[in-house]
Order: sequence, then structure tokens, then C-alpha cells
Amino acid sequence: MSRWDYVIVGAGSAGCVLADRLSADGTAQVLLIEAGTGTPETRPEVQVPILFPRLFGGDLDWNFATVPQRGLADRAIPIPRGKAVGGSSVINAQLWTRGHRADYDAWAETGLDGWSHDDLQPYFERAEQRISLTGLRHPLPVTPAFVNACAHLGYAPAAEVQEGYALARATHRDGLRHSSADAYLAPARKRPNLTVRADTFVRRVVFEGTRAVGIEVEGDSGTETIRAEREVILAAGSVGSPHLLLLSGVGPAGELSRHGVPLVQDVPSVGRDLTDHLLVPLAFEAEGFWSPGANASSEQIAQYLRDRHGAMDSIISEALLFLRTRDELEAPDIEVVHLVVPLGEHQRPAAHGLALGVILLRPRSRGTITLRSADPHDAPLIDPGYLSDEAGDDLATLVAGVRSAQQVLRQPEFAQWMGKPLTDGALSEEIDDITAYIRTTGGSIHHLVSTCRMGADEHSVVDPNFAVRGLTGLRVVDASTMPSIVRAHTHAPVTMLAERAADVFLQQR
Ligand SMILES: Cc1cc2nc3c(=O)[nH]c(=O)nc-3n(C[C@H](O)[C@H](O)[C@H](O)COP(=O)(O)OP(=O)(O)OC[C@H]3O[C@@H](n4cnc5c(N)ncnc54)[C@H](O)[C@@H]3O)c2cc1C
Repeated sequence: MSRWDYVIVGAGSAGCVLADRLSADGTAQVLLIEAGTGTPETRPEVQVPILFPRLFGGDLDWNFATVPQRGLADRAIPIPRGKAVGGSSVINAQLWTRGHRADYDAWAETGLDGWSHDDLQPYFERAEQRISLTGLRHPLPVTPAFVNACAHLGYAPAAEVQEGYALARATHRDGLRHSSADAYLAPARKRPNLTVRADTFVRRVVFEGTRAVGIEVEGDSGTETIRAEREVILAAGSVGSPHLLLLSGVGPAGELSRHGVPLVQDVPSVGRDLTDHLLVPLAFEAEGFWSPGANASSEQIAQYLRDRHGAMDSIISEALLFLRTRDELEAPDIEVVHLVVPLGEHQRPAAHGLALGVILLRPRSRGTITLRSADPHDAPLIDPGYLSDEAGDDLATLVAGVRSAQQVLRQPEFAQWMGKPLTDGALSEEIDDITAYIRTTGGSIHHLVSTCRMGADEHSVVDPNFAVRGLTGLRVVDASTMPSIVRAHTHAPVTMLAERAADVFLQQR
């Protein structure tokens, strides 16, 4: 029988980093378990940058949805999550953003010593030596028009500090997606002390008293228990990790007892503090340009894979604008992302178009992940509680953000590329119209975090060493452990977090 020191659950953005770093010196036996396929890179939709929306709802996506959101006209919002070796980095939009200094300094101010912006930069730098980053090789003409419109409105180019406008940086190598599996696992896979088991669904963590000793999995040969001599590390993501803790008896005692799950440890905040970035798409028909990839045929895709040339290397989000809706703020509270495809659900769908996505960067609303049932195959209830903050600050900030984006849309050099709005009200300046527009079109930009929140306080789920409070042998490292949401797309921050966790684990061996 095999003997494993570390058993890592989930081969996503965090899990791939951990598997590589913990196996690097050859002394520990590392097993990385993943529910999804081990060979996602065989799909053109994974490789060709522009095609990622075609992956939503397919077999590389867990295909979750929220419970109906009162703040969003009672709509259930789709929540895609990657299900493959590489995790969400296999289906994501490939943007790489580090976040703002204020995000990390705020973590340090809560008592997380060593987690300030300056402390964390070396971990971003380490990640950027592994993940290949490139600028846009063929931006559409509408993209410099967006940048010029921002400049004319007085915004500055973003440089050291993430504020103002910038062209996108993409996780690409040679015109193809560069996932965490490509960056971290591919070079490590030949090590004899690292085993990757794909197509293996984890049901729960197994305990002896309060010590985690392994996991129960379903694979080709049925259900089995895999022991971990040193540690079980959950890296199953912001939905998967709290779900596994709850299924294993670690969570709010009342909730577990309602579902008949035997209690191992009462940790009331498991699944609490769910935070996500809400995006409102102001979308328009295209005027004088074609959205790349919209109707790409299999011949065109094969051609791109051969020569890697042309607009199919677009990641749809070609430029970003980080802005403050009030001068007195210490950092941006809104991001406007310039999309060269009219993503989102609209009254009049169109293949070719553009959109400005208005993103609420520091939402006050909080939500939950809770058990639907004790069956591991029943997806948990996901309730991000969008726009549920009592004071209504989130809605007020988004209204101001929409107005700022409308100013960009009205700049003549940008407006010349826009046709009719795809949903009525996109250009209305009336507060009631904007509010209705936000409620009927807002959706997730897929940055769910903090459901197993790390903190120096005793109410957090994991301590600053990523250990689950009250238990031994169990850590959580992924987007779920983020102390609070950052002003960034979350792949880079999660990769940084995992780089730092690997350091902590290696120091504590
Ligand atoms: C559609 C989409 C677009 C996005 N776009 C961007 C972007 O452009 N830029 C950006 O920075 N961020 C983006 N993000 C967010 C970013 O990709 C995620 O925050 C990040 O990948 C999360 O990493 P993670 O390690 O926490 O989880 P994941 O990468 O999701 O990894 C979790 C892994 O655990 C596995 N798993 C879960 N449960 C089990 C189980 N029971 N048994 C076995 N395995 C299990 C999953 O299959 C998955 O592989 C996007 C996300 C999505 C979904």
C-alpha cells in the first residue's frame, strides 16, 4: 500500500502550487487528488484563449448556481468552477492582476503579521517566474479607443499602484492558455515522490478524534480511504473546501446536526463570510468590428492552433480601469473592464459587440455556503447575498460606478464602435433606471472568497498557518482562505497565497 505524507485535495490554482513546492526536494511523498479530468489541455477550448466561454456548463465546469438573489431580482446566478487538473485556471478568463497595496495592508492591520503588501510581493514575483504572462498581441482597434477615452476623462495610466487604466496581462505562453497545471505540475510530474490522481471524487476528510488522518474517495474501483501521515490539505476552492469541511463534521454544530452529520469540531464560521465581485455589463452591438471567436469554425480554430496568430488570442477583457467613486477613498472601489465580446444575459443577444463590465471591488455584502444535504454529490447552497448590506452602500457604489462607465461610453472615440444597447437602460442616467438595470443584469465575475477565512482572530476558520482551528493534521489553502476580498481578479492572489503556504509548511516540517 502507498504511503503519503501530504494528501492535497483539488488540483486548482492553489493545489498545483502546493503539489510542486511540497514535492520539490524529494523528501515527502505527495498525493494530489482531483475530481475532474487529468487531460483538459486536449480541448481546443481550453488552449485557444478566446474560446473559454464555450467551457461554461460543460464537463470541465462544476456548473453551480446561487440560490435566488433577492438583491438581483430573485435571479439564480451561474457560478462556474473549473473541474480538471488545473482547476479554475483551466476555464478562467486568463487575466493576471496582483491587487492594490491597501488590500494586503488591511490584512496585516487585522493582526496577520507578515501579510502586508510589501511582505507578499516576493511571493507574487516567485509565481510570475512560473506562470507565463504576456500582453495582448493583437488588441482590437476598439481597445486603444477605450484607453484614449479613459485618458481624455483625466484618468492616469496604472503603474506601480493599481489605479487608473491599463491593458490586460494574460496567463499565456506562445499564444495559448498557461494554466497552473502547465506552470507548476507539468515540470514536477516526473518526480517519483509526486502522484496525481485525476477523476477521483473526494467525499470527506477522515478523523481519529480531532486529528485528520486521511480522506474518503470515490474512484474507478469504488470507495476507499487514503491515509495521510502528515497532513490533509484542502485546496478544493471557495465552494469545494467549505463543503468538504461541512460533510466531514467541521462547521456550525446546529447546521451539521440538522443534516445528521456527526460533529467533529464546532467551527461556526465555516462557509460564512462568502464574498464575491458583482459585475454589471453595459453591453452594445458592435459598430464596425467583429468580436473575435464569436462564430469561429473548427477550421479557423485548427488554423489558430497551428500558427497562433490572430485575434483569437484575445482574452475578451482587453483593458481595465480602476477608479474611486469618491475622492476621499484610499483606493479604487470600482473596476471597469473593457470586453470585446458582449458577455452576459441580455434582452437582445448579439454575437458581435462590446461591453463595459462595472465591478464592485470591495463589497460589504456577505453570504454563505451551507449544506443542501449530507450527500457529497448534492451541491451546497451558495448564497453570496449580493447587494444585501443593510446600509445599501454596495448598490450606491455600483450606481456611481455605472455612471463613471457611462462617461467612458460617451467619449466619441469609443462611442464610434458602439451600436444599440443590448438591454434597455444601459445609458440611462436616472437613478431608478440604473438601479433596475443593476438588479436585472448583475452577475458574478467568479471571484468567490473567504468561506474558510484565515485570520488572527478566534472566529476565523484557519489560523495564519492555514491550520483549521481546533484540529490537527488539516489545513486549507485556496481562495476560501483569503482573509478578505482583494481589488483584483483572484487567480494571482490565490497563487501568491499558495506560494506563501508552501513556505510555511516547509518551515514547519
Ligand atoms: C469562469 C471563471 C473566470 C475567471 N476569470 C478569472 C480571471 O480572468 N483572472 C483571475 O485572476 N481570476 C479569474 N477567475 C478566478 C480564479 O480563477 C479563481 O479564483 C482561482 O482559480 C481559484 O483557485 P482555487 O485554487 O481556490 O480553486 P480552483 O482553481 O477552482 O481549484 C479547486 C479544485 O478542486 C477540485 N475539487 C473540488 N471539490 C473536489 C472534490 N470533492 N474532490 C476532488 N476534487 C475537488 C476542483 O475540481 C478544482 O480542480 C475566474 C474564475 C472562473 C470560474
